[in-house]
Amino acid sequence: MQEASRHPYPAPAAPDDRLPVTILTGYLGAGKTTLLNRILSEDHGRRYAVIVNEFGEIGIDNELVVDTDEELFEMNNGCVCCTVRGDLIRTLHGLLARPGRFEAIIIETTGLADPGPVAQTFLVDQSLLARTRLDSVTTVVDAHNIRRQLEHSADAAEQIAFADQIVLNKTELVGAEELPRIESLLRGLNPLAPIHRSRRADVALDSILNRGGFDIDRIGTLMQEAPAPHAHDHAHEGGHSAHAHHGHECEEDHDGCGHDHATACDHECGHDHDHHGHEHEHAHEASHIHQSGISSISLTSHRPMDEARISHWLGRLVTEQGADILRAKGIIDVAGDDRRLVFQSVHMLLEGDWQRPWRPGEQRCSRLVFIGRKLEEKGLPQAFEACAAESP
Ligand SMILES: Nc1nc2c(ncn2[C@@H]2O[C@H](COP(=O)(O)OP(=O)(O)OP(=O)(O)O)[C@@H](O)[C@H]2O)c(=O)[nH]1
Repeated sequence: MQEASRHPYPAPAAPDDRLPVTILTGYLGAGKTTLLNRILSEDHGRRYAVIVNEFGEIGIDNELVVDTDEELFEMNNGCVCCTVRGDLIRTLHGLLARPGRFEAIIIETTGLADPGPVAQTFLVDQSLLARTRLDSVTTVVDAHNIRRQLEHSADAAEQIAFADQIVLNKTELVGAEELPRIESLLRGLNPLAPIHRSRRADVALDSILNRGGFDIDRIGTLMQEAPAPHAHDHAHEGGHSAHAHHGHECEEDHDGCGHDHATACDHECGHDHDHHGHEHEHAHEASHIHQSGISSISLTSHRPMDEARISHWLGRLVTEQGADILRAKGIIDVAGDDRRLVFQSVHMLLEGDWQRPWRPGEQRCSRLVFIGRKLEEKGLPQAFEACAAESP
């Protein structure tokens, strides 16, 4: 990707033996410490260094952690969305000065922290990039309180928006019929992150640790594992245009291209109604979320893309709109190339890579997911469609 390479995350030489880093986030009282204790007490044979809350406050081994003040820096490009944590960088260097004491790092952020600057720290600091790799942002959600939290806090929504994994905790406190509605609400903010239901954070640890949420080599697989957007009633268009799906997901298994099953779906929508015209009807649910301003949009196109156009568009989009676009991921079908082009971004940091060829019989299509603010205003479906290669 030409344009994308203006902001690449430097790729390490394989094999990747850098220390995996998990960022544990979630609103006040969601169950982060409960999950952390589970990770630390389970017999998985891995030693973790832990950085908790105000960085340096507590650690598995306190001596490994230096005391610091809260401190945010803008990155060199001067963009206010691209902040990194000076305190975290120093704390990590303190840890890394003692190699061999641990094999992985967990950072538990405060319940009110925006995980963006924490994640970006690992993507831009060259010395950290050489020794650590961001594995995932895991967000713990309090099933009982999340609606209220989303109504009142942009932080709660950002924590979900940034997640690679969502642990939906305290599930015993809400009725069985309410859980799918909450999941639907969460998918409106983040259609890609798998949701793991839990009680006292009793989630299978191998489903959240070492999943490679920021590993470009695994983005394609992770996107296909994620529930794809539902096609609603667009299939009659023959899959020749980019379909936009705002914050509404289908839980059926299919090929990830979200185009060939326009039948009414039977998932929970958060309120009683029939299942025609979902995008309109979901506005009720969305209006709560929109107080935080965050939503997601999924685009699918069955027209092969022109490489130069799509690279240019994505590069420009994150450069100019990166403050609003918290995260984006995509698999692109490029005209005249047998390989899948995969990309991901965090704010303005964009990485793209060619990956395995499309498999025989695999449906070629391009699928992009954007999570952020004011997405509706950005003309994303039209701009995406304009990147299609000319018809042969
Ligand atoms: N009922 C119920 N309570 C839970 C569950 N998980 C955790 N708790 C309780 O919820 C409270 C908050 O849990 P913590 O793990 O401290 O949450 P936290 O996210 O670390 O909280 P802060 O650090 O304050 O943001 C504690 O009293 C836990 O015992 C659960 O699944 N169900």
